[in-house]
Amino acid sequence: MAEIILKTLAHTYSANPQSPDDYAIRHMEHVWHQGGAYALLGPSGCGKSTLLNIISGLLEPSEGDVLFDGQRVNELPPEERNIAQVFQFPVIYDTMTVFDNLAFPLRNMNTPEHRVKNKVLDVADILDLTELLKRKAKGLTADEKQKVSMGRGLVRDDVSAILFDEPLTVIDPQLKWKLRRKLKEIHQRFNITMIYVTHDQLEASTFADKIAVMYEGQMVQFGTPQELFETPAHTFVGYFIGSPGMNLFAVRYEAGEAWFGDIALTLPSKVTRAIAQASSRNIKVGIRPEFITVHANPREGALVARKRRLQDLGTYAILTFELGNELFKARLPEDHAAYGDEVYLEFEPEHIGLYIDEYRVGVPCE
Ligand SMILES: Nc1ncnc2c1ncn2[C@@H]1O[C@H](COP(=O)(O)OP(=O)(O)OP(=O)(O)O)[C@@H](O)[C@H]1O
Repeated sequence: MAEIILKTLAHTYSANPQSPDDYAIRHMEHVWHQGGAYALLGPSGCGKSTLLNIISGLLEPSEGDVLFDGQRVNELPPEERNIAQVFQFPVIYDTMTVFDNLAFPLRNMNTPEHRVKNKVLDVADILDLTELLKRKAKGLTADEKQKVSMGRGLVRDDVSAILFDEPLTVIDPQLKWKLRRKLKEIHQRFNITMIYVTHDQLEASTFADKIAVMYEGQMVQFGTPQELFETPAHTFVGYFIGSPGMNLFAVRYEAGEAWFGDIALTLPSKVTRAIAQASSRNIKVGIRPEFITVHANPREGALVARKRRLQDLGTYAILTFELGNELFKARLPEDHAAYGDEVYLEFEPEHIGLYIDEYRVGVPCE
């Protein structure tokens, strides 16, 4: 069993760090609960692999602590942590058979051979590898090799967490969904904490119950896929999750209104009030493309924008519009109206988010 706690964690690869930019992991506090299916999602270079390597013990953090079930493990090597790690590229022994590859971690621990056999057969069955047990690993396809790699993590009874570092990168697209489903099955069957690193939001939301979004070495939100979509806690989450991402308008308060450039935005009065009271000048209003209603004809209170592009995508359409020399998007139903050069926009008030210094702030009710 393992509850993994990260306490005031930070990591730098620099011998002489001068600024937050020198840190691959900037201050992080987090709890991975026992038995959870988690994804660690973020763009290239945000620190995902660094964090995973700190958890598995391949890296010792520069600052802070890693606790497994309350015990500090900072200096414990990977083999003493009861954690398995599956990498982008399968780590297996090509000259051994599939059976011997799967048996390897158990034989390493001097497990009696009858138990090795039972466990290997069991895991091979789960991963659909039974037919391949006598084959040399060398001749396997990439997805078969990756399954063997996963199986080596699963055979050990003492493994309490499996860390996956973009494990489907080398897998053909049509096989990816199969392996993802397999992982879900494995998670349901064994009570194992799984942390799955990816930069693909679809992969994250199909695998995980909860997703940790990383950005510039920080965990900017930890929540269900629905929470990340409906209430992004940081502008980056708004932009990164969803297709297309959230529209963000840099605004300021003047003469009783919220202005985006020289355009007065029609916002709920509580949002305008919160903008007026903000102490920072970095204020943004966010609205997802799904929550903008687009009219073909003028109507009171609607924003006037220029239509730039309309893409029909089968069951929905994406309208790109221009407002204050910037481009934004709205998602339209299949049976949308025909539009002229100008469109008239309304934002669904309950889906408007307010971001100060890039973080979402709650807007007090009226
Ligand atoms: N061994 C290293 N030495 C120096 N800097 C490193 C090292 N490994 C990673 N970094 C830097 O640390 C930061 C985080 O890298 P990391 O590999 O953890 O990100 P990532 O989110 O896993 O990216 P990717 O998805 O591309 O693997 C990056 O700026 C990277 O250049």
